[in-house]
Parts: sequence; C-alpha cells; structure tokens
Amino acid sequence: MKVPQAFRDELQEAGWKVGRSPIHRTVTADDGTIKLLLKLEDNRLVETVGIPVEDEKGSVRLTACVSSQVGCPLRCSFCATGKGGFSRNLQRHEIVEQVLAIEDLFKHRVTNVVFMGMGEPMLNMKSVLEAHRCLNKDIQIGQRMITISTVGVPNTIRKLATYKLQSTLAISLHAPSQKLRENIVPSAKAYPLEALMKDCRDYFLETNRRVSFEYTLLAGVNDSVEHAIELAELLHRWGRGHHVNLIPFNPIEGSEYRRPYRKAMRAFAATLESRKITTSIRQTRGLDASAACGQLRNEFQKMPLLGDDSISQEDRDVALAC
Ligand SMILES: C[S@@+](CC[C@H](N)C(=O)[O-])C[C@H]1O[C@@H](n2cnc3c(N)ncnc32)[C@H](O)[C@@H]1O
Ligand code: SF4
Repeated sequence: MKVPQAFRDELQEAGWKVGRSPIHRTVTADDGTIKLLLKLEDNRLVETVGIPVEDEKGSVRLTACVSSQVGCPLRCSFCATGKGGFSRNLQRHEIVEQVLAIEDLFKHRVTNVVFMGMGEPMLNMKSVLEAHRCLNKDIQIGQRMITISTVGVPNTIRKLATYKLQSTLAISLHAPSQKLRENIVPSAKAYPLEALMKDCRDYFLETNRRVSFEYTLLAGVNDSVEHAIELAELLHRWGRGHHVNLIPFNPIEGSEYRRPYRKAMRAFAATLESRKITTSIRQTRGLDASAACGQLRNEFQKMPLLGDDSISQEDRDVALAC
C-alpha cells in the first residue's frame, strides 16, 4: 500500500522528511506471524509484529502490534523491552509507518492496531494520539479496531478520557494487590492500584467505553485460584462487565519466571468466569519467532537507559521514580 497522500502532505507541512524506515530484519513464525525490525533514521531499531488470523468464513483479520517508544523506561520484571533499556519516544510518523510496513509485507490491509509493542504509550501520549488520528482519519482504521495498552502512568488515563476515543483502553494489571503488583511492575509504586482502578472507573463513566484488563500469568507468582478470586473481588469493587485477557508468560532470556501449565491457566480463567468476569486466554502466536516483546530488538541492539533527551523531564521523573 502506498503512503496516503494526506499523510504525506501532513508530514511535509510539519517539515518532516517523508520516507520509510527500511526493514532491518524479519522473522516469520510457522503460524504466519511476522515480526520485523525497522531501522529508524538515527539507526535505532524498533519492533513491529503482524498477526494474521483467518476466521471461519476465510476472511483474514490482520493485526499490527506497534511500538510507541524505542525501548521502555518502566522495566516490568517479565518484559524484554523493559530489560533492554530506554532510548527515546517515537514520533507519530514512526508509529504510522509500522502499520504501512505490515501492510506492504502482507499485501493486505491492516484491520486492527494494538499499541502493545515496545514502550509505554502513555509516556508518549502526544505522538500516540497524533498517530491514532492519522490511522483513523487517513488510513481509515476504525477507532474501535485500535487498542491502547498501558501499565498505568499517573494522570494520563484522566487526560485520555477527555479525548473520548472509541478505541479500547487496555490496562496491564498483572496482580490483584498492590504488594504483588509492585514486585512485578516497579512503576506501580508511583501509581497505587486503588488509584489506578478509580481512574479506570472514571474513564468508563466519562467515555462509556469499558476498560479491559491484561494479566500476564507467571507460574507460582500470580496464577493461583486465590489470586483469581482476589482479582474478581477487586474488579467487582470497581464496576461491572469487565473483561480480562490472560496472557501466558513468553519466556525471555535470563528470566526467573516460568509459564504456567495449561491446567493452571484454565483454572484461573474458570474462577473468573464463575464470578461473572468474561475472560479470554490469549493464544500464543509466533513463539518460534523469538516473539516475547523486545527480544528480537535486544538481540541486535543494546541501548543506554534514559540516555536521550527526547523524553520530557516529567516523564523521566515518573520513569526514575519506578
Ligand atoms: C509490551 S507491553 C506494551 C504496552 C504497555 N507498555 C503495557 O505494558 O501495557 C504489552 C503487553 O505485553 C505484555 N508482555 C510483555 N512482556 C511479556 C512476556 N514476556 N510475556 C507475556 N506478556 C508480556 C505486557 O504484560 C503487556 O500487557
Ligand atoms: S510491559 Fe509495557 S510498561 Fe512494562 S516494561 Fe514492557 S513495554 Fe514497558
């Protein structure tokens, strides 16, 4: 697909060079998932994943999993991106061109976009919202087909609510209690769980869009039936009709975590379902393509932590507080 003219004009007006970052590497999995590394103008590498899924009628849904930052400063304990360090925020055209690269590679329109690649979108809200606008208005991807995933950055969910997007906000929760969450997600210290849940409830009241919750299952850490019961109680305290997406841990190099057995994942899901919380277990795709987020980039590039000044002092403070 060609770069849309409106997008090209917009970039030129803004004084940006209209170009496409070349593909540095692609890795293709047996299930058709393709992970690619784009080489940015400053030689930094960023990961994007294309995930094709064929429905019963034979039509293909193509999801682009895009990055919002080069690396991530938030250092969640199970995430290869966090372990690889942080370099800089992506600009809007660097986000949009990931989608175009996926379209070119698959020779198919991208139907869904998820901000679940490298980086924390809410630490780069301005570019993410500009890219969102471009994907929706210029590339004609429906707002409801776009998901923004965040581990939670103070004050950003309230701000996002004011835009009244029709897109899905997904919160990476990973634990039903503050203590456990802090162990898994260091940035939770700066944003207590109850404050995060309150902001999610307010987001729903403001936008009428239900927030969905992601929960990466780590064997022996957060995957017991007791954890599921506690999670159901937490969610019911803060609203109704929640959806939880369980993500089996994708092993990363040097990690102490393990992926739970299928039986434990099913028991966790059944416990939530029996408490009226709709639950899905994310199918692991492209595992054979070193698919855990950030892993491929780490193989090709080591980066300095917070070594760049394109992140604002405010965001840097949040990152360093973690
Ligand atoms: C890479 S993050 C990017 C978006 C945002 N920073 C966030 O945390 O929601 C997207 C999702 O990938 C998940 N993730 C990261 N590393 C993972 C791993 N090794 N195994 C399973 N899920 C992982 C995170 O839990 C998060 O829900
Ligand atoms: S899970 Fe998200 S917030 Fe956490 S380190 Fe990875 S990219 Fe950053």
